[in-house]
Amino acid sequence: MISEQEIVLKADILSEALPFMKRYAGKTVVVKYGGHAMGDTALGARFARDVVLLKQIGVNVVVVHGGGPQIGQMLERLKIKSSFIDGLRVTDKETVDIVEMVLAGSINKEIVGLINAAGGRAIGLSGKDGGLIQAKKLTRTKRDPESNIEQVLDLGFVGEPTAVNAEVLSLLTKADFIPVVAPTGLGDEGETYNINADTSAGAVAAALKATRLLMLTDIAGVMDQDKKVMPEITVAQARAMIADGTIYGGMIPKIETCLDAVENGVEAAVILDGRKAHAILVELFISSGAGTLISKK
Ligand SMILES: Nc1ncnc2c1ncn2[C@@H]1O[C@H](COP(=O)(O)OP(=O)(O)O)[C@@H](O)[C@H]1O
Ligand SMILES: CC(=O)N[C@@H](CCC(=O)OP(=O)(O)O)C(=O)O
Repeated sequence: MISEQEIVLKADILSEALPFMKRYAGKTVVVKYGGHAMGDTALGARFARDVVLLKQIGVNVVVVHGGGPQIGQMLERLKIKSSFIDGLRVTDKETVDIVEMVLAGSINKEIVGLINAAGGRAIGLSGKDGGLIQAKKLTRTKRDPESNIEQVLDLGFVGEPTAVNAEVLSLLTKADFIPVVAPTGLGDEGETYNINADTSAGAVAAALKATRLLMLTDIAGVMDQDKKVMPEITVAQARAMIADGTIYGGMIPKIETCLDAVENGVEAAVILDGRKAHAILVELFISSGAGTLISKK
């Protein structure tokens, strides 16, 4: 039996959340569901319920997922060695086949299954379906500190988005489906590109001019020098924190994606811990929010 105290608490939360629910109804929210945020099936089921609730409130929700750790496990099982340059997986032909199998196959279908089991209408797509994410080979260069000569680094089938076919997503959202996108891209010759999931989510959010890009990861938000989570950071602060090393590693491309997204028509991006209970709902519907908000200021 639910106690009177709990009813009062729930009513308080609901009355706080209602204005926010009205604000986001009819708006687009892109959720990047990172491999580290996925956890076990119970966590996945809770994520799925939150996504379905968003849709029921009238939010046009689009999920773009990752799966880096899961790709790593599969490559290990198959005894295929993998390495990273600047946080990007060097992807030869053999590896890109596994990447596509894991991302567009098992992970995509697991998320679609969980959302549908929670009462939603999810449709799984990879960036190749409907030409959703068109891509080209990513070129990276690095200056050799000794010779000062710029070297071209070959990352194989790692791609960068050149265009996003937003119409595919708009059609599905209008028909009340929840698109679930695997971050693989389609090259000019029909080849598959492995695209970082943050980058893909940013490109999708920008193409849809989303109100929010929520980056679900395994850390509470962006931390300052004293390891305190910052509720908000400006574009200038983020650039300074990258320059002085407070933001490093995998957080750099994540922040860069958020900065690009807000420069390209996304109202704000948020980095938050996707393993926390109802992280998405708390961020959108409770005034204190969750994680770190990045907006164009
Ligand atoms: N200033 C910072 N605040 C928070 N995390 C940071 C910061 N700088 C670097 N990081 C690192 O970035 C990681 C998140 O990036 P990453 O592991 O690539 O996420 P994901 O796999 O979810 O895309 C954190 O776990 C943390 O180790
Ligand atoms: C080029 C590149 O590195 N692609 C990533 C794609 C998956 C991803 O980004 O997943 P997370 O968000 O879970 O890290 C990879 O192969 O791991």
